[in-house]
Amino acid sequence: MSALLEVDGLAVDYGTARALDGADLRVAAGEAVGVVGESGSGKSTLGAAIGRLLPRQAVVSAGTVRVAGEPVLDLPPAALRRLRRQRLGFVFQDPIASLDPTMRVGNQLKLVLREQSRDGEVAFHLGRVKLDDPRVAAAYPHQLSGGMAQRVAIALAMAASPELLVADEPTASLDSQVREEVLNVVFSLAREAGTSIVWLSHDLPAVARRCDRVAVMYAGRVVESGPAAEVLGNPVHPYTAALARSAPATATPGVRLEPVPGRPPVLTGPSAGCAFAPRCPFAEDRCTTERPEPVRVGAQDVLCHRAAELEVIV
Ligand SMILES: Nc1ncnc2c1ncn2[C@@H]1O[C@H](COP(=O)(O)OP(=O)(O)OP(=O)(O)O)[C@@H](O)[C@H]1O
Repeated sequence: MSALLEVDGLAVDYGTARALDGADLRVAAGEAVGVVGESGSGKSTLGAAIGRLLPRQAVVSAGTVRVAGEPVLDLPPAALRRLRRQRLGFVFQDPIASLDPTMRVGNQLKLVLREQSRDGEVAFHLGRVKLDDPRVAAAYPHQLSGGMAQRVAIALAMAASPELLVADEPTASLDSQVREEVLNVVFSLAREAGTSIVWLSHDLPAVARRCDRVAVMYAGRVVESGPAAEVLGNPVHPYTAALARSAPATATPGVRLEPVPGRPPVLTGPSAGCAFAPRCPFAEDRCTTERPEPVRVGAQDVLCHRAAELEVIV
């Protein structure tokens, strides 16, 4: 059976800056996949590309995105609108910005719900995200707290029971207690509805607790992916190993990852070899000249020339 989401060899440039350099991602129906990586590794660009929501200046220079087999990047406008409406939901970091400031919450929900837009339906969908106070439906977004606004954004994204929810750091601006509540709401709603999740995050401990699988991004590529427990507990790629060491389950949730000495590269075109090579303690000559292709090691797909040896060393 083919995956619900298939991203293959996706390359995206913003002018001279290369944000994605051949990213691959697979998400099966009903699965929650955490996409983790440092700032600038390309997570938001990957998330936006899934719904063809890239900014105007972004150029897709290679690769494909398929949702339920449909080629997202090549669909005509009407088919793209239908795909987004029927299959996809999005939540972003800034909930207030993702809501219409001029419309009451209840009316925004009615727009999404269309035919079934009775007040009872609105209350039902707000109740599902634990917003039971009837005043919420009558409120404007700026009258809500950050946590309440994010729940409204989640209610809007989940109202049409999407097959895939793309969540780009939706809890990053929330304090830790509210963050846990919002995480509980998203993951339990998705489980009930059978919705797959792509969770883009800096927060490795939270991803480890919630997601079935993890994809680790570095310089615009997914350098390791597989079952969450394997990738984080038994990493193969040296970058994943450094991340897992720096953000064990005991780390403070929400702490930004600063895992390895040095800085990630700013790419201006395809990386000639492995982009991690300058920071990698295991790099050898070919790592700087040959692009690694995915190899299967245990349950993981890994982009590393030395993956087979490092399984033992790391
Ligand atoms: N609109 C844009 N214009 C120009 N460059 C951009 C734009 N958006 C992203 N970039 C660049 O593309 C690269 C990938 O950025 P992206 O936001 O996808 O990464 P990220 O992993 O989501 O980072 P963060 O966690 O900080 O949001 C970075 O080098 C970034 O500077």
